[in-house]
Amino acid sequence: MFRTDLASVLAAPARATATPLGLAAGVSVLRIGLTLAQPWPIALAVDTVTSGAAPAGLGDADPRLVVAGCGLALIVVSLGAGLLDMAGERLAQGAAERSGALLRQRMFEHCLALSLRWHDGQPTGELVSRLTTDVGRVLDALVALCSSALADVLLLAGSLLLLVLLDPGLALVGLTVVPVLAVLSVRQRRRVRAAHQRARSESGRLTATATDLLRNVRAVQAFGRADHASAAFRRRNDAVAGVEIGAIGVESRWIPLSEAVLAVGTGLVLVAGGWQVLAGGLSVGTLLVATAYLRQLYGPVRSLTRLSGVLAKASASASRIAAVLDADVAVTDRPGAIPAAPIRRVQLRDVGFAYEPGHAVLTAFDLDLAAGELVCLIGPSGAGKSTVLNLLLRLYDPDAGQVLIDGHDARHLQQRSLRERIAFVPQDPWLLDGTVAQNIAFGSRTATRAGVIDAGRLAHVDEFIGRLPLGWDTPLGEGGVRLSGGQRRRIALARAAVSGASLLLLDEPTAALDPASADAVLAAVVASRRGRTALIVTHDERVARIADRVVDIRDPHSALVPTRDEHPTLTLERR
Ligand SMILES: Nc1ncnc2c1ncn2[C@@H]1O[C@H](COP(=O)(O)OP(=O)(O)OP(=O)(O)O)[C@@H](O)[C@H]1O
Repeated sequence: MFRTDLASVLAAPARATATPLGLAAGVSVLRIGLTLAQPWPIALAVDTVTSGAAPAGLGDADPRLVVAGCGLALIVVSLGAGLLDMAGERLAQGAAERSGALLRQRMFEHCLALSLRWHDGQPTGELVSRLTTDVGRVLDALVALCSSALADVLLLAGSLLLLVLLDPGLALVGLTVVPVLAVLSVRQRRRVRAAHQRARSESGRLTATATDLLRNVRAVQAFGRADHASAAFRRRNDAVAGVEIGAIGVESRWIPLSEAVLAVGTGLVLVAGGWQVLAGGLSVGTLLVATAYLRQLYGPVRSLTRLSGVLAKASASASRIAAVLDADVAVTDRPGAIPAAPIRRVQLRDVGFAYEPGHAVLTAFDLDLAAGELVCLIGPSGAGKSTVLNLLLRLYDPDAGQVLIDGHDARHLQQRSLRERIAFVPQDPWLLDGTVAQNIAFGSRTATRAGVIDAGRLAHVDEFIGRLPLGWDTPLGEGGVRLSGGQRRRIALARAAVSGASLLLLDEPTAALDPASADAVLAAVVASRRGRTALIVTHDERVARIADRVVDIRDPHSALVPTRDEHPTLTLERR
């Protein structure tokens, strides 16, 4: 299951970077050739020195020259192996980074497409942790697989072959410990994977807590609850440290255990080989080469068991990534969905909706907006007014009934085109960490600088723009922290004004504004409406006064018409 996750998570990015990954693997193969040749100059030199003459194949060459040649060959072979090692590592790391970028991009785009129902149950920090740390762990596995796994397997096979050719008896003695190591390694991998799954979950919770507390640092400071926040963070932090230390313990136990098993193998070969040398059946040089190959054999065995630990960690992370990528709750276009035309009439027919099963927010709800009509939706707090806007934006689909846009079920319209036809001003204006102009331009893909400034004037942004240090180009900070609530709202209104959308949805446009600013904003709403169909959610009587019709969410069939007399108090009459 977990190995499947790792393979499926890595498949697409690895395919996209197949060329450099393949090159890295090729370079590793060349390196292995040189590594396997490394013991021979030593053996030749030792046999030349101990016999006092050049080996048979070299005739009566000067033994000193033979030893010098062996030294030079050792330098060249080692240097070549080192350079190839470096090249292979760079190729593999570079390809892994590119694969990681692709994987992060894919995950991020998938997150953007997932329905708000899914996001509602997903702490942002947890997602960020999956996008960063978990992707990093998977990349470690990719690097390890490309730069060392193939090389290790080849080195293992090459050393084994040469060892068998050199002395089958010694090879057999040395290999007796390998099955023991294999059994221990499988058990170890299971433990590492379980320990790292616990560690990653705990770490994701820590990131979620930190994100939540830092995002709300104003509330923490304003209520003097730094100690509470610090304690909440400490609990998570201590939990992460605890499980990470546990995971390190699980991993570290492996080192002495595997070394002890390998030492038994080397000791056995030394004893068996030493006895053969003493009996005159083996040269010292051959024993040296045999022990060198045995070390080379154990090197990849060690590194492959380490790789199995890296893969175990990566598969714990891959299952967390796969949980995001496999989430199939995106609000997607249906097959045959058509583009939305400019919106005129909007209806909610018999709509039922609940964010959580069993807690209905809307039941058999009807609403009808005629073309060009401005309707105000009123009702008590928590009655579901903003939810109606969410359904019109198709941020959620209704559980029952239909949202009809000019007679078409919204589910049969292409999502992107539908949202481009709607200008939405939310209760919390959702400003991005950009300039004033960039935030207004966010309302339209085709906004020009002049269009942005016109929209800003319409929404009375120009009244305070002169006080900002860089005017329209003043950066607003994350969430628009450098502006007042009323200023943020006016920028959000300008965003709606710059949009060419044909349906205007406004959620509490005058909340947090003083009466004069509220009147200015209402004038902006009326001006920016330009015959567009509009739905405004409000508790504010002044807003209701600019409406053609007022609908109480508790009794949507009762059409209330605001009186437009000179009285300061709004009265609503049944039509
Ligand atoms: N994402 C969500 N997940 C679960 N419940 C939600 C979610 N959003 C809103 N609700 C619940 O749905 C109900 C309706 O919320 P909604 O925001 O539509 O009310 P509202 O009429 O706009 O309220 P207000 O006037 O206070 O803005 C509330 O009980 C609220 O707690």
